[in-house]
Amino acid sequence: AWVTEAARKGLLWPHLAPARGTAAESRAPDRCYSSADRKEKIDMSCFPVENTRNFSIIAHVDHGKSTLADRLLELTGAIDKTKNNKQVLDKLQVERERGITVKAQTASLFYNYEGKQYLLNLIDTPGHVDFSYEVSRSLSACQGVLLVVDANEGIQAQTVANFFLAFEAQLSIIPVINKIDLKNADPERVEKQIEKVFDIPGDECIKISAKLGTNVESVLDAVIKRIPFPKAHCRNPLRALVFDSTFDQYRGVIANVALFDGVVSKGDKIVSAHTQKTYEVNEVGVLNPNEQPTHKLYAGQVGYLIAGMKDVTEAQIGDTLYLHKQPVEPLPGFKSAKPMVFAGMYPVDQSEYNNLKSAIEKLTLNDSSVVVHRDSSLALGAGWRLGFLGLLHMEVFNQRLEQEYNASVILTTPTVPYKAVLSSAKLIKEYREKEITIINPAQFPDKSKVTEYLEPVVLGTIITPDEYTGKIMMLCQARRAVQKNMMYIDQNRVMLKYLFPLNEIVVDFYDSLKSLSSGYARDKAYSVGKAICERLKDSLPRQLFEIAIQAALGSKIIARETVKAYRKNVLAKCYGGDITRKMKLLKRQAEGKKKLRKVGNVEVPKDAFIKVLKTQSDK
Ligand SMILES: Nc1nc2c(ncn2[C@@H]2O[C@H](COP(=O)(O)OP(=O)(O)OP(=O)(O)O)[C@@H](O)[C@H]2O)c(=O)[nH]1
Repeated sequence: AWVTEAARKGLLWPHLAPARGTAAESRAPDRCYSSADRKEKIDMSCFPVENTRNFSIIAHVDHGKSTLADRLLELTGAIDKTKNNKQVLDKLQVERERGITVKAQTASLFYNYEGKQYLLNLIDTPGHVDFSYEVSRSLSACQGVLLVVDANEGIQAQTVANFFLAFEAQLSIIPVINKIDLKNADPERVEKQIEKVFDIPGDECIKISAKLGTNVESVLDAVIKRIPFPKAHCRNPLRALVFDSTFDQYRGVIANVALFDGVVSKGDKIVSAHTQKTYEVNEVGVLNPNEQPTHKLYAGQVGYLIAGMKDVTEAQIGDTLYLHKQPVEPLPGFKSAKPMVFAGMYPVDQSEYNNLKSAIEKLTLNDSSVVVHRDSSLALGAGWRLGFLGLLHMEVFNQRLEQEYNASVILTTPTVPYKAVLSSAKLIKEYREKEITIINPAQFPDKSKVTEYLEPVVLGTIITPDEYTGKIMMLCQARRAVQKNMMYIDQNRVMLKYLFPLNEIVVDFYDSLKSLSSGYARDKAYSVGKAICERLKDSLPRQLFEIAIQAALGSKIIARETVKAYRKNVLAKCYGGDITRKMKLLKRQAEGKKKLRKVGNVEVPKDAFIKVLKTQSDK
C-alpha cells in the first residue's frame, strides 16, 4: 500500500478467519510409477481431471519444504532413493549455496492410490519474504497447500504470511508439522499454535520427519483426500495460465502453464492474450522433475510449453494463452511482482560496461521481476538503476551476476520508491501526470512543487518470546511503525503486527531485531553514522595515504574514523648516522603523501557497500 504519514495510522489488518479441511486418513500406496515407465512420451489422457491434484508447499524459511519435496519425489518414483537427494528442485547454484529457494519449480508426480492412477502436481515455493510474489504465482495454479511448520520453532512470521496468501486464494490447507525427530521437537505445542492462530483443528495436523521419511506417505494420501480436483473442462476451448517462465539459451522461453480449460499439443497455434502475438507450439510436457515431453496436456494439468517465444517478457506471468481463432475471456491476472528496492549498479571498470550490460540482459531474461533503467553518476560513470523485490533478491541477483557471468559490479545504497502529488502545473504538464513515482533520490521534485509525498508501507508480523516484547515495541516505534495487533500464540510467545514504512526496514531491520536479544540499543543518527564509519573503516583497504571517513548530518560532521596509511620505512637504509638526513627523508615522505592524497583515488570495494548498509552488526 502507498500512504501518507497520517493515513498510515488508519489502515487495518485483515482479521484472522477460520480455515477448512477434513480429518486425515492415511493408507499405504499400492504401487508407484517407476523411472522405467517414463522413457516414452507420456500419454496424459489417462489422468482424468478427477484424478488430478495441484498443490504447493508453503512454509517459513528452513522449515523443510525442499526436504519434504525430495521425499515426495522419491516416494512417487520421480527420483531414485539415494542419500544424495538434497533440494532436488533447487537448481540454481546460489540456491544450493545459501540453502534457500529462489525460483519455484514444478514437478508432476504419478501415484497409485487404492488402485487408481493419480497425477499430483507439486509446485515448490520459496520461503523468503522477498520471493512471496513467486508464492502467489504458484498458488494461482493450485487448489490446495501443505503448510509446513517446524516442530521445534513453531509458527513463524512467514508461516503466517504464507497462510494468508493461501487462505485468500481459498485453497485447502493441510498443516504438516515437520522435524518431529528433533530432540527439542514439541509437536503438541505447535499443534495448539496452529489451532489458535489459524483456527484449524489440531487433529488435522500431520506429524512427520521429512529428513527421515517418517509418516510422509500420509501427506500424499491427505493431498488426494483433502484437496479438491481442479474445476476444468477438456471440451471447452483452451485457456492456459502462464504462472512462471524460464529462458533456455537453445530453446527460447519455457513457459510453465496450468490448463484451466481445453487441450494443447505440438503444432497448435496459440495466442497470448497479453501481447496478441501468435506462436506455434513446438513441445509440451510435464516436469518430473526434469522435462518429460507428452503428447498433449489436458484441462486441469500443469506442465510446460515451448513455442518460440524469444524472451520472458513474451510469456508474462499471469498471461492467458488460447488457441488461434478461438479467443476466450482471459483468466484474472494475479498480482505481478512490484520492485520495491532500487539501487544503482555500475561496472567496477567502465571498460567492462558492455560486458556487464549483456550479463544483466541475460539474467533479466530469466527474472522478469527485476526492472532496469539506464542511469549515470558523476562518480561511478555509466550504469543502471535496478529495481528488486527486496534486499535478499538484490544480493542473489548480484551473486548470480558474479557466479554465472563473472561480472564485477558496484552497488549503491538501496532506496525505496516514493510518490509525489504535484502541485505545479508546469511539472504536471511535463510529466503528463499529477502523481509521479520517484525511484532515484537524485530526481526528487522540489518540495515547493509538491502537495504531498507518499511512501510505501508494509504490514509486518513478528513472533517473539515474550521477554523481548518491550524492546521490540520500542524498536518498532523508533522505526515509525504503527501497531495493529498483538496476541499470545502460546504461553510465552507473542505475535505482533505492525505497519512499517518500507524505508525503515528494508536494509537492516532484521539484524536490529536479532541484536535486540543481546541488549543492543542506539541513538539513531549518531550511532548509525558511527557504525557506518566503522564498517567502512574495516572494509576499505589501506592506502599509502591516510583516508578520513566522515558521516555528516546536513553540514554537521557527526562521526569520523581514519584509515591509517601504510607506511614505508624510508629510514631502513640509514644505519646510525645523521639526524638531519633522517628528518629530510621523513619530510619528503610526508610531502609525497600530501600530494598523493590530493590525486589519489580510493576504490571502494563493492562488498563494502553492502556491509556498510547493514548498519548494525550481528555481533
Ligand atoms: N532434523 C530434521 N531436519 C530437517 C527435517 N526436514 C528438513 N530438515 C533440515 O532443515 C534444513 C532446512 O530444510 P529445507 O528443506 O532446505 O528448508 P526449506 O524450507 O526448503 O528452505 P527454503 O528453501 O529456504 O525456504 C535442512 O538442513 C534440512 O536438512 C526433518 O524432518 N528433521
